[in-house]
Amino acid sequence: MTTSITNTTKKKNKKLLSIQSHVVHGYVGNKAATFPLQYRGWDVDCLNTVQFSNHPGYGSFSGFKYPSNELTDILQNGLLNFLKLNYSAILTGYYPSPEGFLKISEILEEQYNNNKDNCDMKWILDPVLGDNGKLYVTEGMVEIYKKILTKCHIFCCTPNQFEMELLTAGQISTLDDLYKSFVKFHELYPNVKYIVVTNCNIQLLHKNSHDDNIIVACYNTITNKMHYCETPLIPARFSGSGDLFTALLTDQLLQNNDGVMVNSLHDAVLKSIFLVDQILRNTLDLYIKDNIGSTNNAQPVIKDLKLIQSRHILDIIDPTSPFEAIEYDPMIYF
Ligand SMILES: Nc1ncnc2c1ncn2[C@@H]1O[C@H](COP(=O)(O)OP(=O)(O)O)[C@@H](O)[C@H]1O
Ligand SMILES: Cc1ncc(COP(=O)(O)O)c(C=O)c1O
Repeated sequence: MTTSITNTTKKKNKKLLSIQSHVVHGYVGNKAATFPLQYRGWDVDCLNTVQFSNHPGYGSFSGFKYPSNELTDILQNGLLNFLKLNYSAILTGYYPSPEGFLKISEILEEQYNNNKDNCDMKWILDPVLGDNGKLYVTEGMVEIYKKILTKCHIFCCTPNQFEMELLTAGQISTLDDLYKSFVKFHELYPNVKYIVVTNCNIQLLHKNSHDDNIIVACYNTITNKMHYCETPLIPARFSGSGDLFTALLTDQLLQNNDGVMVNSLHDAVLKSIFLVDQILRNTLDLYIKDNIGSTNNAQPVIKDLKLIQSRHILDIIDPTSPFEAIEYDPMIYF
């Protein structure tokens, strides 16, 4: 009897705080993360950093940024001091003000240090800075992310190729560059446990790789190993795919919240890639049906993910990914 009570109390709720943007219409930031996580059994608390009518990718939007002092007040006084919430996971994404995000990071790090013994709070940090060589935040944000990654205990960091290049001050053109960027990242930010580069456009010269493939790679700082995976490029551009990927990766890494990881890092990455791939394909199919006769664009820009219409995909709890993770051997490829 005592054992069963102990086991029950030990098993933590899947309770997550997601600090990201909010759009009234569409699915990016918190709107891309919340439904998939809730659907997969997570209790999700959202702290919205901005409220926009729609994703800026539309070309125009209305809305506002929440004042930083209000956001830190909600986190520190409301959620942590008053409600005394013990989150098992924290997800952070788009944040509009560098100073505000620094303050948020200090609160989260303090929470981590105060509860080290009985709290297994895992921080998944998506360093939203830009894409394809273009920053979409102020330049000061790059330095703030570097500071935060140096000081804070991060469970998993998910930059895209451009963000990885900014954070490690180097260019990534080959698989070896990618490996070296992980090694450098680990040297610069030793408190980050796992790193996943979500979308890399590099040529794999060592085999008959398809030009149009996306490379996703991960680095486990416990084993010092990099794995990479090729996924076929779907002929469309999507908004919110990165936010969806990070949310599903969080779920795959922390599904079982007894502090034990169910999947290895590369398995969690493979399963997340598979789910995202299926949701993006479903979104594209529905977009084509909706726009039949009115579009002949070979690579449409799809502004809103069809997340609700993809819930049958979110039902797949333990997917068998058709993709393969290859362990990179720095002695073979150079
Ligand atoms: N056009 C696409 N074809 C196939 N997969 C895609 C495509 N766009 C995004 N993805 C998937 O979404 C994930 C996140 O990619 P992306 O949205 O580019 O990330 P980020 O927002 O971090 O730049 C990728 O790892 C990939 O699995
Ligand atoms: C408000 C907001 N949220 C989220 C994102 C991230 O979107 P994506 O996943 O398409 O890169 C952006 C990027 O432009 C943004 O401006």
